[in-house]
Amino acid sequence: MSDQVTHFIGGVPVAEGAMFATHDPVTGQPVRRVHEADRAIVDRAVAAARAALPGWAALPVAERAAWMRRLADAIEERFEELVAAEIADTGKSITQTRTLDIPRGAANFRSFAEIAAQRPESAFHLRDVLSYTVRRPLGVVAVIVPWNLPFLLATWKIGPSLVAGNTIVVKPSEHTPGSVAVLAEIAASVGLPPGVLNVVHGFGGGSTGQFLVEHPGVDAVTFTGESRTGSTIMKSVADRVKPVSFELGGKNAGLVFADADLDAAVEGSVRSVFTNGGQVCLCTERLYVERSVFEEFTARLAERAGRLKFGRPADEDTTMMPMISAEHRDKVLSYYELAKDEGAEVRAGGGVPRFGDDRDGGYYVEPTVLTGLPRDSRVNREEIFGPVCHITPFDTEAEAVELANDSEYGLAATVWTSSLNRAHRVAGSLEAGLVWVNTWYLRDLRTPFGGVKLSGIGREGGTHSLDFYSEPTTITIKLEPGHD
Ligand SMILES: NC(=O)c1ccc[n+]([C@@H]2O[C@H](COP(=O)([O-])OP(=O)(O)OC[C@H]3O[C@@H](n4cnc5c(N)ncnc54)[C@H](O)[C@@H]3O)[C@@H](O)[C@H]2O)c1
Ligand SMILES: O=C/C=C/C=C(\O)C(=O)O
Repeated sequence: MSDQVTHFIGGVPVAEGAMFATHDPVTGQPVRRVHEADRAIVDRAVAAARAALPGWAALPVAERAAWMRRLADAIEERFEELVAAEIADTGKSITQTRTLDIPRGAANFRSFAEIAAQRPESAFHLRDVLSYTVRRPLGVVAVIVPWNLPFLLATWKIGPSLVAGNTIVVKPSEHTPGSVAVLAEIAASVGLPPGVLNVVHGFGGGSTGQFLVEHPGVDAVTFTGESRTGSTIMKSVADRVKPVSFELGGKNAGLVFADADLDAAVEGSVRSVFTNGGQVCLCTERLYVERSVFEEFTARLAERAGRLKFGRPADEDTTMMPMISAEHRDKVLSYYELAKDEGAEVRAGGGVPRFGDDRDGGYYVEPTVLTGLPRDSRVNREEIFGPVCHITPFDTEAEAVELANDSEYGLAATVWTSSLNRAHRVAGSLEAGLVWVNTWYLRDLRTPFGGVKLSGIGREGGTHSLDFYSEPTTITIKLEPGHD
């Protein structure tokens, strides 16, 4: 793709609106020039989606599923181009981008094609009454997504919303427009009917995102991002009572019991704390470790944090990536300073790496392991969204569960134990939408995905997505025996 990013409306590129720049997180240098959609451009995108709605919604689901498979095939054909676009915007390592971000994009289309095409209809027959349900699409759906897993999270919502018969307007993050812009080109190249998938670029509040969610022609909003933004969007759609599906922030706990395989717990926690620079909503930021293994676990995690490799994205052994922006790096660093002010012991990291090359202009921070803070410290309560965790010792299982649940958030939790009883008991007691046992971020796309408390509203995944992206109408018929 070119370095200039345009909107995609009604099946064609639209190069209109003021321009803004994105920056390469590896060097801080400008990388793309992007058009910002004002109200008039958003209006055209919504109108294009509305015009395409009757035709798209009337297609048999098998035909929409076939379109999803064509998109997945085309993603695989342009795989390396998508990998390059994602890396240019985020500074992710090529190894992660090739194994997680882009393959999940294709899988998101394929799996929802399968699930939608195989979904049985439901009917209930009781003596002389027959009730059944028909599902209709919501209409025009606004898809608003963040910068941390740009392609994965956009396609996670685009696939099911389209296969359910909606037409959509997508707004990627202002930091990461590239891979969804390639998806728009792909949609045009496979001949997806114009207006079914539209993309507008721009910022959030006071800009494209807000114009889109408030637009009277938008029937529902699906959003992934910060809890505070979710709350703002909810207020702005309250008057029209639009359905919302929100995947929001987390302050996820990891529980390490003394009976765990400690090697697996350490390596698993390296993944769960530092993957994607800690910039995954599911990342662990609070670790609770049984006191008898606390010192060993902490020393080993700190040692592993110090060995993560700040390479270039193109180096296959790179394991640490930069923060998305200078602003976000400064936010993460402010928590490193706050931790020190609050009295933390810094067991690894705590600062900014120095390279002596152009990466010194990038947005890197050191992977950081902290101990010694009270549960009410801000570092233990607020989502940082960086490569950092705080580790607290515990003495009993009940205490560990109580500490883990002491959060305003409830997205994901991880439990490390070799006891089957304990695994089930603890997993069932955690206030989280997702609990992983002896693993982290192992996904089955059919399962419900989402959070409790400040971490979200609703669940997506499998039939849960299809339920959100459609409305049931229940039809009840009184059957008169013996009559025509
Ligand atoms: N639960 C999940 O599945 C999940 C997944 C990824 C990220 N997240 C969360 O996302 C956050 C990081 O992403 P971010 O910084 O891009 O989030 P963000 O909330 O700042 O922005 C997300 C998107 O919303 C848009 N936006 C912002 N204000 C808006 C408004 N008033 N109206 C409409 N749109 C608006 C932005 O432009 C962007 O496209 C973290 O809190 C993280 O935990 C959650
Ligand atoms: O940053 C948050 C990650 C969310 C992941 C998913 O939505 C997914 O794997 O489907």
